[in-house]
Amino acid sequence: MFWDWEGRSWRILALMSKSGLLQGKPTNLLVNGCQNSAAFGLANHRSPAGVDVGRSPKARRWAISEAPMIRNYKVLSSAANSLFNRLALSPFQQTLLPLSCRSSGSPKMASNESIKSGNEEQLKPIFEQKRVLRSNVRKALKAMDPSLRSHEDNAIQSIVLEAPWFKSSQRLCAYVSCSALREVDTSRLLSETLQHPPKDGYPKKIYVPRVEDKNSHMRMFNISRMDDLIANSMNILEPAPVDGDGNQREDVMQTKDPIDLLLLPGLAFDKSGRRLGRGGGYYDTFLKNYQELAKARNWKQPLLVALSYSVQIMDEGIIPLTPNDVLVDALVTPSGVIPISPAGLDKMKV
Ligand SMILES: Nc1nc2c(c(=O)[nH]1)N(C=O)[C@@H](CNc1ccc(C(=O)N[C@@H](CCC(=O)O)C(=O)O)cc1)CN2
Ligand SMILES: Nc1ncnc2c1ncn2[C@@H]1O[C@H](COP(=O)(O)OP(=O)(O)OP(=O)(O)O)[C@@H](O)[C@H]1O
Repeated sequence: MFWDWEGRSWRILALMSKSGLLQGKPTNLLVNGCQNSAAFGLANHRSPAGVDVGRSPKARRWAISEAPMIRNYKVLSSAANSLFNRLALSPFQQTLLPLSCRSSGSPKMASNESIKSGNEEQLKPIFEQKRVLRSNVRKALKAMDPSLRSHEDNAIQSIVLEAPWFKSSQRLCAYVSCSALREVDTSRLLSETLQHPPKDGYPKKIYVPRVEDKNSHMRMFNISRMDDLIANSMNILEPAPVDGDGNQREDVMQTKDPIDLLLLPGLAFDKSGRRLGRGGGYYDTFLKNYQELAKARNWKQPLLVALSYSVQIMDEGIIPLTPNDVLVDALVTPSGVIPISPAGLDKMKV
């Protein structure tokens, strides 16, 4: 099957082009997600012709030069309202958009140069958009009715616990949810998995995060019971590097066997696999390192599954993408699993 992570963005661009919303004159691009995703999508995956272009800066430059739509066509800001209508964004979804992407006011955009160079300074406007989106999602989470939250927590955890891809996983990384951060609850998931190892098989090995420093560095340590966890300065439960018997805990980066599943937290997600974290870069850094390790050892890459409340699922193009962002393979929502990548589709087919 031909797979293009960003195909949908291209389709949106094509749709806008057809509907006369795209003009030949450069101006601020309203749906910057389309631009970013197209550029990074091309840089990371494929050209519009479907050729795998790889990830090098040279490939990125080539991919962008192969994409005249990115260079020549920009959405005129006067078309904003019409565009949002056509993309069928609800007023609520519009409020989740960074200010610079809303239909009123003048859209502020990072230039194509910043996307091409991947320069942190140049990417500032995109990080600013991430910051605004985080703040809006936090507000939406805060406004969530507690009984709805509890219903969604249960639904998501039940879906995971009953899923064949979860049942069959042998070694997994999961986050320890923090209620103050209004994260999808993982306490039942973790405690049931630790308490009830399958009678007919091996118990799963579970690794959970521990923040090492403020430089986006976290490790994943093996735990065997919930009592292994103690609250850190951010009030998130995490394991000490040494267990109660004074033994060093196993670090997932040092195990001889691969993990097959990673359950990820986040603030916002979309159906093309984008994930907006809390801005520390901890997960993106960890994922990059683990994926490199798996590649070097010829291991199968773990399935990346994010857990998401309904209000955290954004329309495509809303979550800005920066070069280090790692896309997820699937989402688990209260209404079910959304497989995204070929690996997700393959593992989660019903
Ligand atoms: N449960 C859980 N554990 C985790 C993460 C996570 O997102 N969830 N992490 C994932 O990285 C790492 C820790 N990173 C964190 C980053 C920010 C905040 C936090 O409290 N953020 C506040 C805003 C703080 C501010 O902006 O000053 C917030 O999001 O409301 C917590 C943990 C490792 N462990
Ligand atoms: N693989 C990486 N290597 C180095 N720095 C990184 C990496 N991934 C992210 N960062 C840096 O971390 C910071 C936060 O990035 P970003 O806003 O994308 O984080 P996030 O995706 O919200 O957080 P998280 O990854 O913890 O969920 C940025 O300065 C970014 O450049």
